[in-house]
Order: sequence, then C-alpha cells, then structure tokens
Amino acid sequence: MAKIELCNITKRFGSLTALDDINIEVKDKEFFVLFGPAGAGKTTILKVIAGIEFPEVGEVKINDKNVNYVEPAKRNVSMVFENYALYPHLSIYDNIASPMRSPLYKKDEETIKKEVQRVASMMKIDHLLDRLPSQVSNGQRQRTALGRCLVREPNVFLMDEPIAHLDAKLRHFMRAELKEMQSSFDTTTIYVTHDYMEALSLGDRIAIINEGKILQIGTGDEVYLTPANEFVAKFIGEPEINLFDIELVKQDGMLYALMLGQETGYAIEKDVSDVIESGGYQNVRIGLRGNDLTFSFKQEDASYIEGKVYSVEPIGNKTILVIDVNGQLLRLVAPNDLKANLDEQIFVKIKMERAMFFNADDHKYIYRHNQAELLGVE
Ligand SMILES: Nc1ncnc2c1ncn2[C@@H]1O[C@H](COP(=O)(O)OP(=O)(O)OP(=O)(O)O)[C@@H](O)[C@H]1O
Repeated sequence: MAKIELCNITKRFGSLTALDDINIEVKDKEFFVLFGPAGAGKTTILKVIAGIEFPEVGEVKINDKNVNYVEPAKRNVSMVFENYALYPHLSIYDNIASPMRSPLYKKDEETIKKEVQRVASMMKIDHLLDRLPSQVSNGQRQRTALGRCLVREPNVFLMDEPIAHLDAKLRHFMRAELKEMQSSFDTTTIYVTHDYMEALSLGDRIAIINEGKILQIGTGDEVYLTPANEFVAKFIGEPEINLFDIELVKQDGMLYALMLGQETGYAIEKDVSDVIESGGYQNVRIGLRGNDLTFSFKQEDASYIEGKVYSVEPIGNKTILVIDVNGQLLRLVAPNDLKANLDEQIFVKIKMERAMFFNADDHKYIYRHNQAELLGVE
C-alpha cells in the first residue's frame, strides 16, 4: 500500500525531453491510468517510479519519502512490461515464482506453489506451467508476465499495457478480471494504456499525457465530459468528436451559434452563454460527440439540418454514420442495423444542450451546459 508522488519530474534523453515537469499524486489504493499516444512518455513515467530511469529534475516519493536514491529492488514495486521480459530458460511456473525467490522478498516453496497456482488459474495458464516461454503464444506470455507481477504484495503495481497483445475476447475478460482484482487487492496500481475504453473502464483517475506533458488528470467522467482541450476531446471516444467553428450572434439579450452554413442560429444555453460572455471569448468552437447528434431520413421539424450520407461503417453493435452537411463531415453513432445509401438525403439534429465549447484561439475547453450536475458536484 502506498501513495506515489512525482514532483516536477523532467527526464531528458539527449536533446529529447521525454518528461516535461510532470506532477502526479497517486493516492493509496488508487487505480491510476496513464493514457496517451505512442511516444507520449507513459513508459518513462513508470520507469522513473521503478527507479530504472533517473530524472534530471524533480522528486519521486513513495509514502512521502523521497526515493530518488533508493535502488530499484528496494522500492518494492512490481512492474509488468509490455514486452513481457520473461526469463527464456525458465518454465512458466518458475517465471511466475521468480519474484518470490528473490533474496529481498523470499517465500517458502509451499507458499510459492499455492501462489503460482492461484495466479496461473486466474490468468488461465495453469495448464502451461511446465512449458518454456518460447513454447507458448504471445498472449500466454503476456499473461505469464502479468501473473509474475501479481504474486507479490508490493507498494505499487506498475503495469505497461499488460493486456495489449491479447485477442479482443480475452482482453475483455482480462479487463473485467483486473477490475475485480483492483477492488480485492487494495494495492496502488499505475496502469499504462493507449486504449481509451480500458482507461475509462479501469481508472479511478486518468492522466492524459502528450509529448511529455500532462494535459489533464481526472475521473473518467471528467476527462470524457469536460476535456481540458481539443486534443483530449479528440483522443477520448469513438467515433472521434466533431469539432467545428461557430459564429456567435447576440440577439435580444440571447447568445446564438451560427454554424454548418445555416442561416438560423442555435440558442446557446444561458449558463454557457454567461461563461462565454464573462470570459470575453470571441472565437469559439463547438464539440459534439457521436451521441450528441440524431438523424432522420425526413425533416421532422425546422431544427433538422439537411445533409447527405457520406459513409456508413458498421462496427459490431453500432454503426458509425458520417453525414456531409455543407462540406462539414459529422460523425454520428447509429444502430447496427442502419440501412442507408451513400449520398442519400438525411437530416441531422444537434443536441445543443450537450455541446462542449472550446476557445478557438488556444483550443482550451471553456464550458458546457449543466457542467456541475453532470460531474455530480455541487
Ligand atoms: N532509452 C531511451 N533513449 C532515448 N530515447 C528514449 C528512451 N526511452 C524513451 N525514449 C523516448 O522518449 C519518449 C517517450 O517514450 P516512452 O516509451 O515513455 O513513451 P510511451 O508513451 O510509453 O510510448 P508507447 O505507447 O509507444 O510505449 C519517446 O520519444 C521515446 O522515443
């Protein structure tokens, strides 16, 4: 059990700044997710905590104690690497057992056997214990690496994309297992992924990282509903959020959004227009997720905007429907049995009450309607 803190961490590799003034406080027993694109710096953060990489600037603290000069083995962290890092000459059994045979955390063989059996059955590799890593599949190697990480009771689990190489079904299963483990383990976990579903479903909180910088730290709801900027908004969610410029028009004391080549403006909710006006924002962009728009093949009422079907992409239990409205492509979530022809006439309705507003000048988030209620804060 441990609280982990990174204070003003900067890590360089030659001229490349891999981590740029990173500040994170992971609470005791928290499941904390590091989420970002390739090369963002996620693995480097784990290595700095583990003591495998040393930052040029800043402090790493475990339970309020600076561990910058504590060697990796003595930090009592358990790390699972994306590339497994198994001992090739040891059986799956001995690989999983290895942390319990190290001089620092030694257990008796009876305890080791029980623990290996428990973890191997959880990972569904109990029939492979006699094999060498070269005699099992990639997914099975990945589960061995995860199992080896779980046999100890460390201060913190550091997991680098531990289920990235599993097939979709097994990944889904392991995600549920990890979630279950999280509640029973009582151990702080820092988990790297670039899969947003994994981030949202597992993380108590998520840090979104890009180019060595933290863009936002928050709960799944916070980063999904109120992304700190357009990058975060685009990076989380499928299909990608629709983002486009609007023109603000004031009439009879009300603020309207002119958009998508329409002549009539869309009323902006009062709480949102208050924030826009008091902040003096002139250039504003709007963000609408695929569920924040609906469609119909007939013009139900004047609020429906005419467009044409641009593409239809079924993805399992839903369809991504792309509609061209005056040259602006809008991505919508539609039912999986949708029948639509390319270029067919279609009408879109925008749920303005669900729109997010961004500052077009710096691409930072401004506000959305009912924000406090949505986030469950007073
Ligand atoms: N040992 C190293 N020497 C030089 N550059 C490195 C080293 N380790 C990492 N980097 C660079 O630092 C940056 C951050 O790398 P890091 O592995 O932390 O990213 P990541 O977010 O984990 O990416 P991925 O999702 O691809 O694993 C990258 O540009 C990477 O090329």
